[in-house]
Amino acid sequence: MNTKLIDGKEIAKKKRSEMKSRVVELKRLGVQPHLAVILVGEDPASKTYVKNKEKACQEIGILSNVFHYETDTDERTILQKIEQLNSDPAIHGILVQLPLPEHIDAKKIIRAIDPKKDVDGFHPINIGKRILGEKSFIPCTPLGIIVMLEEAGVSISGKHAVVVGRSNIVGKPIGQLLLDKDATVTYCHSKTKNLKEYTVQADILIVAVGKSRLIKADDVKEGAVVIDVGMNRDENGKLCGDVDTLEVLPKVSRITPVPGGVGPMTITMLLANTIEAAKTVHKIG
Ligand SMILES: Nc1nc2c(c(=O)[nH]1)N[C@@H](CN(C=O)c1ccc(C(=O)N[C@@H](CCC(=O)O)C(=O)O)cc1)CN2
Ligand SMILES: [Mg+2]
Repeated sequence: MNTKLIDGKEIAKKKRSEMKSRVVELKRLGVQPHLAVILVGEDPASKTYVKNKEKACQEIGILSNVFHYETDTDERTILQKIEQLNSDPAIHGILVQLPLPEHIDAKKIIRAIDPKKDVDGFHPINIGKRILGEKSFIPCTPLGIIVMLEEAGVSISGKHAVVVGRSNIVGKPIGQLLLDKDATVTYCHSKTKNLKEYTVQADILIVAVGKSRLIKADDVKEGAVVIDVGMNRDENGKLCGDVDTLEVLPKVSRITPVPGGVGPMTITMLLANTIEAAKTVHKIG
């Protein structure tokens, strides 16, 4: 692999191996982390992610249960299941795979999850706590990006980080996390005029917009660190990111590939959050 590429698969492997040992220790203390996953519908990508989550849990010794509901299941049924999982002391983490079918209000569903079991970090209580700098669950993709930057030895303090994208799952939280690490953060989005004017200033450029190869060589600063969160299909059906990696590579100092960059870290951080949930409830430091 090109030395400029930040290998998400390798970092994920290392982190998962560390977590496996932590789970062994927890089991010795009589605690086995346990994740419940709710999947509604037949979206092929969601089914794959859920299967991969189950497999990842199994690999490191976390228990997992998947509750798979038909597409036309009503909201009440899902809310009742969440209530039941909230009150089950054996369950440490609950996640609802997104996106949900249109007739289900995702906001309502996420708010129903006990914030102490919200291992996706999507509940408003966890978002609020994070903004206040209090201990909280951090959404898995942004948390994975921070871990990748640390593992790649990228210093954040004092750097200009430019975040392209403002979703609640990636854009907003990653900007906040970088700010907490003393970066100067600029947010750009679909209404930003002359995007390039901002991206060329970035020491650390995070792109999470869902537009195939939007960022080209002339959009980045020489020596920048580029984190590509995009997962798109190009005109040939090939998986690609929001950054034109081949074009940008000679100019940047480090860059995450797609696939094999940020993606594998998302599920890895879900495992970390589930372990943390179990440790917190059992008061293990
Ligand atoms: N409840 C949640 N729903 C969704 C989340 C989430 O964190 N919580 N994130 C995404 C989907 N997702 C996990 O759920 C996810 C996406 C991508 C990957 C990944 O490993 N991608 C690979 C490529 C996979 C491929 O070949 O298609 C990569 O980038 O290398 C893992 C997890 C939305 N929903
Ligand atoms: Mg251009």
